[in-house]
Amino acid sequence: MSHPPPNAPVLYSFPSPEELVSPLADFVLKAQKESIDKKGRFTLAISGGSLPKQLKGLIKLGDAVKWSKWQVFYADERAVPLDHDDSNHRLCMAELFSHVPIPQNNIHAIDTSYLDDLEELSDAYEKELIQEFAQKDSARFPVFDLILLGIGPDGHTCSLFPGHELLAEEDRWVAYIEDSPKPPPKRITLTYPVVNHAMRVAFVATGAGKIDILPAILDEPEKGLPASRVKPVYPGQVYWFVDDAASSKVKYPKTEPKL
Ligand SMILES: O=C1O[C@H](COP(=O)(O)O)[C@@H](O)[C@H](O)[C@H]1O
Repeated sequence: MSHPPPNAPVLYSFPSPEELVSPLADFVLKAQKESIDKKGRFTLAISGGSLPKQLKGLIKLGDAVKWSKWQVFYADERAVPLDHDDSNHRLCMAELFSHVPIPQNNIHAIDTSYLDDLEELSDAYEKELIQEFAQKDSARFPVFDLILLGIGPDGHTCSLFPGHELLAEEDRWVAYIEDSPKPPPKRITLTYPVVNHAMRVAFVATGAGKIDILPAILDEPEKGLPASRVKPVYPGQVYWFVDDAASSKVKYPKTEPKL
């Protein structure tokens, strides 16, 4: 008989998106505390899309959040100016970071002087990661304390899309895509070697728009959808924060949230 791996995904489902906000903030806070207690800093990568607004619970936590210890990177970013409507940075600033006392230098946005050359853009972002991680840790790949991800209705996560050659990237920390099936077409993204070395990855997915893709990801991982391939090396752990509208067709066992 085969046993689930010790770090099998943990699935939390909440009655509504609003009821997920506070437990998600508490989860981030716990990850922050463990990381700062151990290493004096908290490294986080964050997605765009519907995720940033689910992080508003952090705004209410006041002094408990040690913003000066956070180092924030983007799990993926669109190759657009930072004030563009499609920018994940703009969205995260609007929904979260402009409301809290985080030092601007701790938020690592893309270098928009390279927008016309995606190879340069992704190389520059990889160097930004190297500066944060390689000098402090000695691992081959950066070990984020937490990566917060969304999923698309096609099962993509970061800017890793079904069937795309980037799914096979084994070496680079940051890669680029010029043919994203979801607009805008030009983006950069963290790669699996980075995502799969994180200490914790938390997916956040809400709403009926995710109802058919969640069972495909969680119940049929053999399909190899991009989100199913997120499997951090032990002791890294994947968590899912979803609402009942998104998870109603999922057979994968739900865990009672005791965060
Ligand atoms: O294009 C993107 O899509 C995904 C999912 O977005 P959502 O709006 O369906 O939550 C997002 O996680 C990613 O960062 C973004 O670039």
